[in-house]
Amino acid sequence: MPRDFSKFTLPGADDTGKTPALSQLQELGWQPFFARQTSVDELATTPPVRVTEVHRSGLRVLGDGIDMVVPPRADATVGDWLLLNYELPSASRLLERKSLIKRRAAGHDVSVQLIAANIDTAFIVTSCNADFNVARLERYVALAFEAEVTPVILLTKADLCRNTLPYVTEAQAISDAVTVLTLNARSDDPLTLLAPWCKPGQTVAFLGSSGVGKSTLTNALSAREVAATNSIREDDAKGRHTTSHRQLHIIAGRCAVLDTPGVRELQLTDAESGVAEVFSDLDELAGDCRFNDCSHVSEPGCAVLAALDKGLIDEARLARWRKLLAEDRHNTATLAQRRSKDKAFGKMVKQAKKHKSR
Ligand SMILES: Nc1nc2c(ncn2[C@@H]2O[C@H](COP(=O)(O)OP(=O)(O)OP(=O)(O)O)[C@@H](O)[C@H]2O)c(=O)[nH]1
Ligand SMILES: [Zn+2]
Repeated sequence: MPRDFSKFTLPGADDTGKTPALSQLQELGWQPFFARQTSVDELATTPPVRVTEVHRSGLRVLGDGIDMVVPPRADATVGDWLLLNYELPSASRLLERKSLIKRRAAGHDVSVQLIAANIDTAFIVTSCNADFNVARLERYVALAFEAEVTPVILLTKADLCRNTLPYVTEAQAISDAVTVLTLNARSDDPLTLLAPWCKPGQTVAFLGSSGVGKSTLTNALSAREVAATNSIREDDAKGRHTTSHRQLHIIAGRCAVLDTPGVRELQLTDAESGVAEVFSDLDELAGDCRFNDCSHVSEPGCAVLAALDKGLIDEARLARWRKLLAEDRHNTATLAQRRSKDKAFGKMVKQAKKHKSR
C-alpha cells in the first residue's frame, strides 16, 4: 500500500493548539530540506530510509515501517538518507546532504573518511582534566564550521573538578560563535542543558577522545543504556575505546543521536573556510600579507608577523593556526593528487578494455 508522504513539515501547533505527534520519518530526522529533493510520486515507489549503522557487510537503514540491511556503498555514511529501491537496493538514490563531517583517513592511507552526514549539532566533548587540549578543540570547531554543523563545546566531569573556570575561559576564547557548557554527564545535566539542541527531528553527534563521556551522554539523553561505557585509566585520564562503531540512536520523542568512537587522529582536509572561521582575526590580518600563499613564518611583508612583533597577537595561538593551515593545505593537495591519479588510472583501464574488445 502506498504510504502517505504528504506531511513533511516539522511539527508545529495545529488548529487545536496541540503539538501533533511526530511521524516515524520525522523521528528519524526527516526534514523539509530532504523532502524538497523529491516528489510524492517518487516517495511512493522509493521510500526514504536513513542509514543508522555502517558495517563492512552492509548498511542498516530505517524508514517508516522499514528496518533492513542494504549492500555497502562507499559514497554513503551514517546519517545519510536514501530513497530505497526495493528491487535493486544498491541503486537507491542518495539524497543531497545538509551537512557532512569528514576527515583524512588515519594512518598512511591517502583517502577521505566520511564520518557522518546530516548532523545538525556537533557536541564537541572534552573533560575538565588531562584530556582538555585547546588545539584539539580548535580542530574540532574548524571541522564543524566547515561541515556546516553547529558546534557546542561540552566540558564533562565538572563534578570531579574543583574549579572549572579556567577550562571554560580557554574554551570560550576559541570562538564567540560557540556555546560552551560544563556538566556532569552522569546526572540530569545532559537532559536539561542539551535540550535546546536535542529537539524532536534534530540530529546531534558527540565527538571527542575516548573516555570523555560520549556514551554516557548518549545514554543520558535516551534515559537508558543504548551505548556501552567504560571507566577511564586513572593515571592519564585516557579512555579505553569502548565504542567500536558509529551508530545513530533514534530516541523516541527526542532527537537522533550519533555516538562516535573516540577519534585518535583527526586530520583536516578541504577545511580552509572552517579554519579561517575559527581564526578569523588572523585570517583577516593575512589579507594584508604581500604574498597570497604566505605561510606567515618568515616571508617579507607578512602582516601577521608584523602584528606579532607589535605584541597584538598570541604567539601560541598563531603557531596552532599555522599548523592547521599547513596540515589542511597538505592533505587537500595530496588528496587532489590522488584523485587525479585514480582518474588517470581509470581512463587507462577503460582504454585497455576497449582495445581488448576490438
Ligand atoms: N564523574 C563523572 N564521570 C563521568 C562523566 N562523564 C563520563 N564519566 C565516566 O567516564 C567513563 C568514560 O565514559 P564513556 O561515556 O564511556 O566515554 P566515551 O567518550 O564514550 O568513550 P569511548 O566509547 O571509548 O569513546 C565512564 O566511567 C563514565 O561513567 C562525568 O561528567 N562525571
Ligand atoms: Zn603572512
